[in-house]
Amino acid sequence: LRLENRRWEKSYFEEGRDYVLNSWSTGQEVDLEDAFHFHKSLPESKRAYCKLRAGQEEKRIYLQPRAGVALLSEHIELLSELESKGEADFLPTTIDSYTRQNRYAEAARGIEESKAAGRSLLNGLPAVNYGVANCRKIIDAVGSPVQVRHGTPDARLLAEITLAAGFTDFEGGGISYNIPYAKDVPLERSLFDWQYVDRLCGLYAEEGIIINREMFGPLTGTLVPPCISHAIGIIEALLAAAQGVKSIAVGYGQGGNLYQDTAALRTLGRLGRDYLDRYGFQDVLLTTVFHQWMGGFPQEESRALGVIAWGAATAALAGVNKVIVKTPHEALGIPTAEANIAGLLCTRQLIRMLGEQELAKTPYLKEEEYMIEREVEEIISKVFELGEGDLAVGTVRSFEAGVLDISFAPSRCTRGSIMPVRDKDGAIRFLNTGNIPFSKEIKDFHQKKIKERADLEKREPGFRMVIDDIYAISKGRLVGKPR
Ligand SMILES: CC[C@H]1O[C@@H](n2cnc3c(N)ncnc32)[C@H](O)[C@@H]1O
Repeated sequence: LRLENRRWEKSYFEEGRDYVLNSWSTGQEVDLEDAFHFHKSLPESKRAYCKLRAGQEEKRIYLQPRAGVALLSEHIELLSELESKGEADFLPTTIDSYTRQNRYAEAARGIEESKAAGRSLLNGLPAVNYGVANCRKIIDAVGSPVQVRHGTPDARLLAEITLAAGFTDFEGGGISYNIPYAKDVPLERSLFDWQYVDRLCGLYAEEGIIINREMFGPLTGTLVPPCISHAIGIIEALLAAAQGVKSIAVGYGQGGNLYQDTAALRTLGRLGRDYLDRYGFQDVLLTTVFHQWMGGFPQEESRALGVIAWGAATAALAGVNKVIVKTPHEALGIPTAEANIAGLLCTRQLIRMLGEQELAKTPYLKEEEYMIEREVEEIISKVFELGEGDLAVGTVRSFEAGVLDISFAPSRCTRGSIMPVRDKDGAIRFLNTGNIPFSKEIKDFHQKKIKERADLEKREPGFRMVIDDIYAISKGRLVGKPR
């Protein structure tokens, strides 16, 4: 396996394709010429790229839920309701966990058991088992673009089948769908397999069919410093653009402090655009995505709607292209259609009511934006340096060295040397910067912010604070103050 950040020759892509299409029987249905033909028959209203581009020009904030159930007919009914009653602008198809681990035989059993039980026993749609023709029924049944959302380190077959079926948007990346989702998948492997996915999108783009690729910004969804999420999203964007992807969305998971989240969203758009342009990808559309709170949720639905409303308000005041909406069943499990619709309508209400307002550029906000931009620059330049100019190689070496690092991740690829904690305002800071070679200015900034909290709480900064922060939200707070 030779990992290199260079666009694959079509012949090189073809070499690995038979293996992928033969890894499950439904792979035989994939026919690119037929797929191109089907995509060209889709109206612009069903193409994610077209809708995203228009929304960016009109400064619209789109809403998208997560949703996926085992049986195809129920899944289609669910998406139709989310579109009609939930007013969703983009529709998802969340893929089940077996499929995410390429365990299609167990997914098949899940379908049978769900049929026997008369309800979904999988946490998403097993799209690989259904295959191209069946998945096309989803696209034909709804009026909005449909995006594949999952958590698959090796998504090659899933991409082949769902793209051929007419999905126009595909989430994930070689880092963001490995580190938070797998324990033992080598980074070289997942980066390589996602180059395949991106090169496939490049083949569609060469036909004038632009597939949007969304990078999974939230990562572990627990106290992720904005610079980490941004650096990884930008790296995945650059690797995707290198394979011919022409439409990219970079994401960020809500941290909870309004100023830091606003700074994160505004710098994400600027940095993403700046890096794509710097490396010659001026023709790639870049949009931003905000994920409502990804941490622990309160059980009671009314409190949960409060958390959802907070995420909606943040998105409205900060400005973003798309919001991934949570549901009041977040703490309970897979949401009902009604709960999913409630999350969407609650969010829509806030977005509409705050439509004329935005957060003023206060000195606090400016400082947050400055810090995030400096941190991202310092991290990414080091990644290129370690890769001797090759971003893919640099990414692997950076995780080995701890220059890129993600806390609380299941993956053995991370050193887990950094440690995040909130400051007195709830902004996420570095208690420990591990092996990230930040400048003294950056390190001092974080120490100062954390000391303010320690003094206020009359306790030493430390792991106890981190634990308190992790449990805070489900106890109805943001900062895990002692008591
Ligand atoms: C990234 C994790 C998020 O995806 C959500 N999620 C996972 N599977 C489904 C699903 N099948 N339907 C709706 N939401 C889902 C989950 O609640 C969590 O908020």
